[in-house]
Amino acid sequence: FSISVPSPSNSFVSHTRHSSRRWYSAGTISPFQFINKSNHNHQHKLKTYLSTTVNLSGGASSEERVEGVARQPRVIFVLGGPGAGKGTQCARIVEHFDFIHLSVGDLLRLERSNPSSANGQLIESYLSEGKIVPVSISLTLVQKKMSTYPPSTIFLIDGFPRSLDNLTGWSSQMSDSCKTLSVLIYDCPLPILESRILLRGETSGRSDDNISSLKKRFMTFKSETIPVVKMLEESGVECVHISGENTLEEVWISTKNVIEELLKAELIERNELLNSGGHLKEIVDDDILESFINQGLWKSPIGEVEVEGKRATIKGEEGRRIWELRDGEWWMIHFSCAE
Ligand SMILES: Nc1ncnc2c1ncn2[C@@H]1O[C@H](COP(=O)(O)OP(=O)(O)O)[C@@H](O)[C@H]1O
Ligand SMILES: O=c1ccn([C@@H]2O[C@H](COP(=O)(O)OP(=O)(O)O)[C@@H](O)[C@H]2O)c(=O)[nH]1
Repeated sequence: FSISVPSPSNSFVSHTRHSSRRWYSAGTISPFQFINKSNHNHQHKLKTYLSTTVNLSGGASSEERVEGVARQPRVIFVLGGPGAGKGTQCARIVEHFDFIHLSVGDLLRLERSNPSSANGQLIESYLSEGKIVPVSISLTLVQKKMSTYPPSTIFLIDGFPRSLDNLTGWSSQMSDSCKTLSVLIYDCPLPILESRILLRGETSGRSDDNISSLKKRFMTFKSETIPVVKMLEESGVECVHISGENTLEEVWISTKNVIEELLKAELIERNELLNSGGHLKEIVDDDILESFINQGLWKSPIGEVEVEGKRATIKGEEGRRIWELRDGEWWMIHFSCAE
């Protein structure tokens, strides 16, 4: 099988290409400063311009590299044993970042409870036996759900791929049309998983949150999901292990840091495409922007990237760009020259 492997420039752990850059952790974004010393006469017009929004991926542009990246769904797979905290952390992620959470287990449970589904009984038998439902069923549900969102969405796909069948199914049907950003794996010792699931079972109403189904789910996790994680790692997909055994808040801090690094890599890629293609110039026919471009301000190397939720700032030696994540898409909303 083959898997869509992010290129080094997308890979947030691979620092080789960006080794000369300085990385900063998330911080508060200070108020915008629209001061351009070399362009005082343009200042008023510049301010007016800056209050508008530039959609970098829109416009009748011939720059397909930018367009292609912008319009492709991106996925982050989320794995871990039953009770590792996948669903809990995904819920936190979507509170802070503009992603869509798709729990494949939830999609299967919903399908099972649909009286008109031909697969309801089959799904129930797989769930209570702790086995993995054939990918033809689970992937159809995932595809159907994904198609209801804009093509540029970033999806958190929770609980998938958890078997070789899942992985080959995804790889053959989805890897050309989706970009895999990363795989998050929540590691947690079995005794902790067991106590969490039994506690969850008191209120979840799930037919598999009991000790007998749980033992089978653990077996499946060891024999099918862990080998899939190894395959993903060996194939070069960015896999990030996060310790899931700490408190919810501690796990969230690690998760947030990982997501922020991922988003930084996304932003750097956008800026690199922008710089290399002169894309902005094509989209916004504006003399001030043109003078910025002619001065080479857009080509300054990226010195700092700060991400805070849906907002991010990229600072170079000569300027700053403020980006916003909307519907999974980065929009550059402001720019300024360095003072
Ligand atoms: N870090 C944590 N510490 C303690 N309990 C947790 C933690 N993360 C999740 N839980 C609880 O453990 C149970 C399983 O978490 P959940 O996110 O549903 O796991 P998963 O989706 O991986 O099966 C839930 O009842 C949840 O509230
Ligand atoms: O891609 C998937 C995801 C889930 N499941 C089934 O759904 C169950 C519950 O998965 P979920 O991710 O909801 O919960 P977890 O067991 O990780 O807590 C699993 O044991 C499997 O039987 C499946 O077959 N394929």
